[in-house]
Amino acid sequence: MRLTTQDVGWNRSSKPIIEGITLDVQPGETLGLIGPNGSGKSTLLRLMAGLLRRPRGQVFLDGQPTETLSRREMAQRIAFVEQLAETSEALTVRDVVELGRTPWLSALSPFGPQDEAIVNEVLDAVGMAQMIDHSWDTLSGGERQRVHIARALAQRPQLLLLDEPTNHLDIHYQLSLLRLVSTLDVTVVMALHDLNQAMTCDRLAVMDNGRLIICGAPADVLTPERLASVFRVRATPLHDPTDNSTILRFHSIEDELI
Ligand SMILES: Nc1ncnc2c1ncn2[C@@H]1O[C@H](COP(=O)(O)OP(=O)(O)OP(=O)(O)O)[C@@H](O)[C@H]1O
Repeated sequence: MRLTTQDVGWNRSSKPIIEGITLDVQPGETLGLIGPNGSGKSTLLRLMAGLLRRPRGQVFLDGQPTETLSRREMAQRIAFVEQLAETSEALTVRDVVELGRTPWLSALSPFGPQDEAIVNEVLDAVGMAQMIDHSWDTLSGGERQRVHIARALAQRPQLLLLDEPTNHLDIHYQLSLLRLVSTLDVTVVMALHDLNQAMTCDRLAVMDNGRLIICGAPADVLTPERLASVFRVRATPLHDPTDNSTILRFHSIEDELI
């Protein structure tokens, strides 16, 4: 699914929080949204998901303005895993993931074996199949995050929006989530703070102070000048011969001034 935003903006008490965001995300592309704290990444994701009313601009899914889609039609297309997503504590892991099937159910099409198979498959994909009957309030932060991701995958979306999806995950599950996302045949937009993880995205969009600064290939975006001006760090590129990749080791600019 192609996602397009055209001059999207959002204010709070007449103060612009994000402004003039125009982006074109191609079908199947993984776009990383990066930027300092408070730069507007979560706000932009919430606008894309239709959770905030837009005072300015438009969002299109495959060329169709999102305001012409019902909530159910939006939920059949877009799944969103928010930062600090909350869920009622009286639910089990299975209940939470089954909620992901809601947009596809109706009186004529109740929860059935195909939905059950999807729920089992996504729980397996995030390594939570063994905990299906555990109560939500007994789960660790990382387990909750994996269940939220499973719930989003159970929606069978064409566009997956993830706000810092590796938060709370141990290193094994961080890598496994990023690998899972890269194998999905869906369009993905995800906010990330780890710039080395962000480098695995097809393209990166950099937010700073509510504005989109640049969108392009990771190597073109993460230049030494931009790392200094937007992220206030310097980076040393290091070569990993195991897969011929480059990783960045970061240094605080303040340290260098001492
Ligand atoms: N409902 C709101 N009311 C007032 N200010 C808000 C609201 N939502 C967001 N903001 C402000 O808008 C700015 C952007 O917030 P946002 O959460 O989008 O940033 P972010 O890039 O996702 O940050 P982080 O990396 O810290 O998660 C912040 O300064 C935040 O305080």
